[in-house]
Amino acid sequence: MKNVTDINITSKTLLPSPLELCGEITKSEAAEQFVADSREAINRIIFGDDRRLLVVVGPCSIHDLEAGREYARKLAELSKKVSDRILPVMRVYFEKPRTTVGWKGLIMDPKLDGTSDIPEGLRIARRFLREVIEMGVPTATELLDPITPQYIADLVCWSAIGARTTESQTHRQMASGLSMPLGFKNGTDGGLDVAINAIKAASQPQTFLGVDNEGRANALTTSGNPSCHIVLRGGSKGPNYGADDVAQAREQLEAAGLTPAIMTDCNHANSGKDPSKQPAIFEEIVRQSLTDPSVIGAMVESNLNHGSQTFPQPVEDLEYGVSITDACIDWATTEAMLLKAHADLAPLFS
Ligand SMILES: O=C[C@H](O)[C@H](O)COP(=O)(O)O
Ligand SMILES: C=C(OP(=O)(O)O)C(=O)O
Repeated sequence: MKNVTDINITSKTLLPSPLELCGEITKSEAAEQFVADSREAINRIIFGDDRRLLVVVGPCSIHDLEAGREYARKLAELSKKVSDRILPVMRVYFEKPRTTVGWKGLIMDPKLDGTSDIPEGLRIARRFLREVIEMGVPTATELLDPITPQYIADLVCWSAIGARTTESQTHRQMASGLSMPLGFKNGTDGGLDVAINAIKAASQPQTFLGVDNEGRANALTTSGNPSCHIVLRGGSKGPNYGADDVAQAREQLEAAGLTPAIMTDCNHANSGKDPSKQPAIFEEIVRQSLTDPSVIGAMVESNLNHGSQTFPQPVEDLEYGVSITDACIDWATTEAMLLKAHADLAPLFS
């Protein structure tokens, strides 16, 4: 008899349940309050009750915890100088969607060597998010695998659904049950409709299959997430950060009866993955936000040092503070950009 089951499964590793992992890596009441307050602050920006610019800024992916910590400490200091006009939220990205194949982030492969120790990846991610929160820096991440949120979402202040998954029903359903504000990227082709449809779907109640905090499969019913917005990231036909593109996005959101809240991504297809273009794109977003309240924020890919490095290669040969996924701007450029934006945003707060 031919075997018809699990033909392509080559190994299985039992994960700790979310309850076990969250019980092992607990959060303080102060951390819980910080997450709640940060989500509320982001919501106020999305709904136009706060004109500060929401800036999701940080590495394309976290692969070296020490470099991630150094980045978070720097952002905590900079935030103190700009927080009356800008709300910086750190990109703490542990799951990377790939166009074909490649390293899928620290949760999936924490040792960076293809051994895919996911239980350890989940522990590292949870501990690191807690550290960033304890430094007083709000956290942002992309949620990719629909089981991951049970392990880390209580330490995430804002999340993204990426361009490759915005059209996925699984991710829209997941988003409808998430507790934090969330941005849907436009499609990789630049199409806005997939993101607008995603916001509609995620804001509605949904019933779908998921796991509870004991790791058991459940049929989950959600109330819908009211705090979703679009993220313009450009597409295969070119960038979409210009005033005309933003006006078109605003019109489409309004026609769909959705809150016209737009964040623009300075990297990805808006920069053609050339990080040196990010400062000019960021300046344009700041300029737009002075006259257009629907421009709520920007995303910036930034690391301690400029560019990216070839990966895979032996971990000990990696250059400190340099991205192993998309190329980033360096810290000095990031700091200068945010301080300039702080000055440029003054008219909104006078
Ligand atoms: O943000 C990172 C990348 O743009 C995304 O993960 C896709 O990367 P890839 O096209 O190199 O696979
Ligand atoms: C993968 C990302 O972006 P996108 O989904 O826009 O490609 C990202 O922001 O890390």
